[in-house]
Amino acid sequence: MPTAKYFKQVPPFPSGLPLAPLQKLSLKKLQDADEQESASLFRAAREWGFCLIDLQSSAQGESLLQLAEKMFDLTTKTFALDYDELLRHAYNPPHDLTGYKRKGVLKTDDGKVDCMELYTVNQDDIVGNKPARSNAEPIEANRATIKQFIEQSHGVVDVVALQLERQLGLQPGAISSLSPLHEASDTSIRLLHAQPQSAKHREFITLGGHTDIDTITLLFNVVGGMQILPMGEERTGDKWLYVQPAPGHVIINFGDTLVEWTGGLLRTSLHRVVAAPGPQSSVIRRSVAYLQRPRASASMRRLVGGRIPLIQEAEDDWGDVPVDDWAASRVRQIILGQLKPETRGGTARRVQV
Ligand SMILES: O=C(O)CCC(=O)C(=O)O
Ligand SMILES: [Fe+2]
Repeated sequence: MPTAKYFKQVPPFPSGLPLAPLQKLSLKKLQDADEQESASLFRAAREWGFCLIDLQSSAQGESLLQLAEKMFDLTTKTFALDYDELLRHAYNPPHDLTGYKRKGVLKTDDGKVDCMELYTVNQDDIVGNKPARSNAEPIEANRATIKQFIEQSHGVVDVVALQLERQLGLQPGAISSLSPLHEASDTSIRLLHAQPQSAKHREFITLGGHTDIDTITLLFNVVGGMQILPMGEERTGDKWLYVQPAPGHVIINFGDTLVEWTGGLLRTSLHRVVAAPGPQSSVIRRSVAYLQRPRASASMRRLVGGRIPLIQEAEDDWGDVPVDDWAASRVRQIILGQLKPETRGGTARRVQV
């Protein structure tokens, strides 16, 4: 999340809401390979598939925080463009999610449609792995900043991955080497934007329940509204728990790909965005995400080694299916309603809250 400066510009997150009891870990301690912090990260990845990481008191973290603020400013500028101009950069699902997604095109669990605008920028485009695309003007004008944001985000994901590798008993780099910065992948930056909610829209789901398809997501938000569904609960019920944004922290979210690679040791959790709570619903809600995907040539095959369970004969394995084919078929199945994303992998909470 950006620093306190951005939090002071919006009404406070209200008290008394049901909160997800997510761990707050320290980037500095993870960089120092602190034994306890590393074990806590692994527990969070297994029990919730989510945690918060304090980026302060680490030079790398502070640098990412400053860049995240610039990305919030970029979000403001991008969604201030004329609607027609945004539509000129419309995305083209399921194969190409780059560009602008208008609100109202995704079904939500309450039988309505989403009200979140997205603008997706491709890592390959910005770092030069592929020929440059033509993006909306504010994106083009800020290529250098976006590149720095990507580099710092990639670095922080590597710190997290190294501790996961250690806890899983894998060689250092077993996970991170599958997502190198300078090889083609579907890694992206997503800018998200939701209008203030009028009183009659307060019950609306802004972005429906989903799991992230990627390996690891870094998510920055200031205004609340994101919720996680605890394991075993019904998505249509009222058991969703809010994630309270914290200044100086980033939300980490483990995605479907890591669950496949680890044979279900790690967890991917259903999450969604609803109208911002209480007085926060009167302001625009912005978020910024870095969604890391493996290099295009990687496969969905389960990793071998350490604590990762061996594939049993009766079990399905993705074998050599390339990550992008797997992801595209998953997106297609979700759009057609043949597949409902669900919380998968990991373990039940040890402590009831
Ligand atoms: O805006 C948010 O807080 C969550 C966004 C999200 O889950 C996503 O972009 O995948
Ligand atoms: Fe998500």
